[in-house]
Amino acid sequence: MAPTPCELCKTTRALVVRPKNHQKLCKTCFINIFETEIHNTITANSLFFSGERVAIGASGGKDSTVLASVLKTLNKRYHYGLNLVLLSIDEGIKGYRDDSLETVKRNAVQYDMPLEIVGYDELYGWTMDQVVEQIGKKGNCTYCGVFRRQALDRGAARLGIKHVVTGHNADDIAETVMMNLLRGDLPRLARATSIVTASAASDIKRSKPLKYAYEKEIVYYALHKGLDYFTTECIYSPEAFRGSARTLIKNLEKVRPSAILDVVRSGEDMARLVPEEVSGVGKSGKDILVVEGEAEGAGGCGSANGRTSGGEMADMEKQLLENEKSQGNEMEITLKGQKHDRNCKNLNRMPRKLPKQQMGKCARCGYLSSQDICKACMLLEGLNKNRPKTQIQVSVERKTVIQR
Ligand SMILES: Nc1ncnc2c1ncn2[C@@H]1O[C@H](COP(=O)(O)OP(=O)(O)OP(=O)(O)O)[C@@H](O)[C@H]1O
Repeated sequence: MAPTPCELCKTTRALVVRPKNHQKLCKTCFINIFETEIHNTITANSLFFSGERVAIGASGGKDSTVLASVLKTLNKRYHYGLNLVLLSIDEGIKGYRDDSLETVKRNAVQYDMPLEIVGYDELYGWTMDQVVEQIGKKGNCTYCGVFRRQALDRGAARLGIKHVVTGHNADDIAETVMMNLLRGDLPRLARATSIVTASAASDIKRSKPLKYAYEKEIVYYALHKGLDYFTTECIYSPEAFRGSARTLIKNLEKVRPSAILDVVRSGEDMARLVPEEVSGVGKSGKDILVVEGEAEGAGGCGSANGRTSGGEMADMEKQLLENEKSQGNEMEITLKGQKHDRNCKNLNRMPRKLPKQQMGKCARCGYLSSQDICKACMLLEGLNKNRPKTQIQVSVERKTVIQR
């Protein structure tokens, strides 16, 4: 059978079938169209300004590695005038983050970008390995998510940078839309769909340039460009609910390739129906206020754990079994004034209003916070209570480190 020609250039042999629309493309046209779409997202949402210093949240995984590579290419091609820096958070997970950080160090050389690494142990006096040793796996993603959000802010502040970009992709957003729809949490759904997020607790904004990029296309891009990235998944168990939402989205994608983008777009449409004072999302739908301590727009730790690859029922059954096993690890963050019954049904029938947030300082660590005590300090309080007395000293020293 004659090779299929690329649907765009019509000359070279097609090597990639685009997951989102089944278009058959050659390698060069695929790379080109992928980059152009990210460029269109950046310009349509005016994500950057010339001369801006931007920190790329770099975990060494495929998403942030592709983000760094594409931003470097586009910055040069379209003269964005950005000053790009890699910012990595070392959560202190042996056999996972220590290895992925080696990849980021190589990326820093490959992309010729400065790299800043900020560790949980230095900021909080705890590594995630120690947290899990203390509390077990239940709720560990919540600790990690709250700590990481603040750590990225602190790392950026240390660099004098006011904009952090992350590698959250369309699949991540679709999962979060689905999770919040199933939870009946429209305000959080609205916040999760926004491409730019800002928090009253910080003057550092976040954005997601890969918001409309399919995870599979990100993997194809990384493979065809020969990018150096880390594939091992976090060793701590996934959140069961996110895993189930992920399985659902992947299965929908199999029967309807556009499902991922459709869910993202539906999420954006639903966000527009939620009053501003309830969602925190501004009129443009771009700028949003993140409730302090609320997990990143795309949700929780968002680790790749729980992802499925194949389309078979066996895969799904295996996934469901894993989700069932990890149910004990689930921990819901309930905001002040929100009531749930034992079956996790929200008892507040009326949409709650976001409490007005005012920037202040955490009385304990001195870092920017909209609460008297920041969320990270509240979590640390619980951890430190049960820590042997000789080690509590670290939390006192933390105040000195943070105020430096
Ligand atoms: N340890 C970290 N240091 C810096 N940024 C991080 C870190 N962990 C996550 N991020 C940022 O948050 C994004 C989403 O993280 P998530 O945990 O969902 O990983 P992921 O979807 O597997 O992404 P990746 O493939 O980049 O690891 C990442 O793409 C990255 O930009």
